[in-house]
Amino acid sequence: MTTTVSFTRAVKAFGAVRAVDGVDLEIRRGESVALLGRNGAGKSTAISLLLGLNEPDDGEVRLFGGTPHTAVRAGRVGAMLQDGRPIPRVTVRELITFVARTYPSPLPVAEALELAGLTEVAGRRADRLSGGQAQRVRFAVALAGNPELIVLDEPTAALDVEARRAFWDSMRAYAARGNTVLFSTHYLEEADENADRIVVIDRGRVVADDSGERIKRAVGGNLVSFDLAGTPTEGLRQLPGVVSVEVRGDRALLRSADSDATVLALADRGMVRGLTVTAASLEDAFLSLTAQSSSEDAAPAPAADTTVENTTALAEEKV
Ligand SMILES: Nc1ncnc2c1ncn2[C@@H]1O[C@H](COP(=O)(O)OP(=O)(O)OP(=O)(O)O)[C@@H](O)[C@H]1O
Repeated sequence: MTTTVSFTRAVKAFGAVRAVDGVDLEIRRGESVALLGRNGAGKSTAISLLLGLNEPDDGEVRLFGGTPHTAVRAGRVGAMLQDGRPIPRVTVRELITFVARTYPSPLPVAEALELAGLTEVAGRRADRLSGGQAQRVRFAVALAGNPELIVLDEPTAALDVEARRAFWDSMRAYAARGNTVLFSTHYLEEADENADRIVVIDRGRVVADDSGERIKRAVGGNLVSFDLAGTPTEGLRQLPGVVSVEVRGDRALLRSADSDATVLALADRGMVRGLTVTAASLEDAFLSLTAQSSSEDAAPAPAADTTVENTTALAEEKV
């Protein structure tokens, strides 16, 4: 597959703050990638390097194998940034038509309006729309040039649940045409639902880069619990996949990175009474990952058998 975006040991510092601190990242054509991180993690700075709005102090950022400037000038990249410019006093259709004319091979205007879900309000004045509709106008502006890559910095901030859902429907329709999407978000569920891959960024560094499912699993993704019925708990920690063991009353709770293997091993021992397997949320995984990266800098690394719950509690204070 063709590489669309590549960061190679990219660094961007603002004074003492290393906003992007040695990022390696590759995004292939057709992928939808979420950049997930807390406030100040470095997401917007990474996006500004990608769009050529900032130059890296060290390392390299390439788009379609060339410089970001070349790709942006050729209309290969569409962007929707946080500080959306005010929308002028023209109709939605006029605005998109005007923007489309500035690109070498734009989308037909009707198609851009349709993709962004604006067909019904195309004749309305663009500065008299609801917040959700205005956000769609910004999306249509980003799409107008028919870009191969679209970059969205927290695109659904301030949208209500319905507007958010409608926005992601539009985004997925655009991605389904074989285009590449990179978006940043604080919303873990959004990342899980709308991206093929999640890149977790913390303090300017990539701390995880995988599918939502695998990220959950890697931090001890599933919780396996069962009734002990008086059986001793020795050896549970050594079962395949088990990351931590907790006993509450007569119930054992095992955090497992491979719940299938754990359940099979428990079945071998006849420990299956009242057995349940529940998925850890991506939120647990995210908090755990960002806590690990903070503790590497600030404090001794947690012991190998530190429970996800403990690590999570540690992180919650910082998020
Ligand atoms: N122009 C700037 N001058 C000084 N510091 C900056 C500048 N831009 C960003 N920073 C700092 O760099 C770090 C990363 O900021 P960035 O905006 O990239 O984070 P973010 O992940 O996008 O955060 P948010 O989710 O709050 O938008 C922060 O500590 C921020 O204060």
